[in-house]
Amino acid sequence: MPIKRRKITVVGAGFTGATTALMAAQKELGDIVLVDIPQLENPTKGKALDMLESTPVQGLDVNITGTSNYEDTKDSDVVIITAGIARKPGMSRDDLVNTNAGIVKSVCENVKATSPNAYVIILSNPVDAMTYVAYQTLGFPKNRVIGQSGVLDTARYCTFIAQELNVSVEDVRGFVLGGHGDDMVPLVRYSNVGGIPIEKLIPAERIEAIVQRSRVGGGEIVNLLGNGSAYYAPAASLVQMTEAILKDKKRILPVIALLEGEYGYNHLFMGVPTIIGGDGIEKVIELELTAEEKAALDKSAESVQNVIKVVTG
Ligand SMILES: NC(=O)c1ccc[n+]([C@@H]2O[C@H](COP(=O)([O-])OP(=O)(O)OC[C@H]3O[C@@H](n4cnc5c(N)ncnc54)[C@H](O)[C@@H]3O)[C@@H](O)[C@H]2O)c1
Ligand SMILES: O=C(O)C[C@H](O)C(=O)O
Repeated sequence: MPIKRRKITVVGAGFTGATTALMAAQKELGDIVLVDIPQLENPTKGKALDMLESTPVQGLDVNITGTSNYEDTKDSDVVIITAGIARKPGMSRDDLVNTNAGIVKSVCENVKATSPNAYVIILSNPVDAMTYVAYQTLGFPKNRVIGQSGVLDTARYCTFIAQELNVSVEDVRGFVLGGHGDDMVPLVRYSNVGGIPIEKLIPAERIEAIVQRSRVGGGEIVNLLGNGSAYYAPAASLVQMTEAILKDKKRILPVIALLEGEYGYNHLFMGVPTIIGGDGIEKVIELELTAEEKAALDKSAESVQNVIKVVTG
């Protein structure tokens, strides 16, 4: 059998979906199918064709197509779901729950029918609850249903640490646990720059300011943009997760996973450090937490649980 290119479907051809498609193509991760609603079929085809016409200039051997027909997405290896409405200034991500739950459910019914073996990455907000909706609708094993929040939240946190110290972003390591809300938990104790704990390099009150800015990092962009939310860093995060799966990289990345006892939570989707490789979420890594860290995580888990209750009734 000839070896075929991988197939990546991106559902939702808006700001994040289109940017994700282009960034994935730029890494030649596979052929890309961009999907949006039938009313937007022509603009979706137009965006895909415009991206495709950039490939000779960039030297990229990938195909990029736009559609509203899920038959065109058949047998995708990875499906990325960005469909849904985004918040505006003054809104919380949780305000999107009812509209986006309906959208994610209908998208997942189509994905289940056409790409039953896909690894599915969910971005639509409120993303912890939307990952739960996707898991319920798809009926796929838990390792194949993965929510995106921690890669982005960690990227923001690391950006601010690098800025603070005026050092390369490449040397900053850290991660953010918990739900994708304002009570997410950046883990200071496990953060370092070139192996040096940040607590040795940055005064405590500046670390606290960085933690706080990271927690509300999504809102900072929403307020600056005025009519939508972040999409460059979210798209880069989705592409890093997709690459980890398609290249079986076994990256340690914080993603939204189904917890069944880990960290003391059950039947809860929330951000935790994991190993991501060719079989999706291959392992949830459990870290020892201090009482203070666990209390912060409990608070975040409670917020996620409250949103999940809205969709479970
Ligand atoms: N989890 C995260 O870290 C994170 C980061 C960024 C954005 N988001 C969320 O991702 C979602 C998309 O954000 P955006 O900025 O790309 O929004 P956007 O409005 O630019 O794009 C959303 C697209 O989804 C499409 N869509 C709606 N219903 C659909 C359906 N049933 N099938 C296919 N497509 C459908 C819309 O037509 C639109 O083109 C929002 O809910 C936003 O809050 C989450
Ligand atoms: O903040 C938002 O509404 C979008 C996204 O969740 C983000 O963190 O940028």
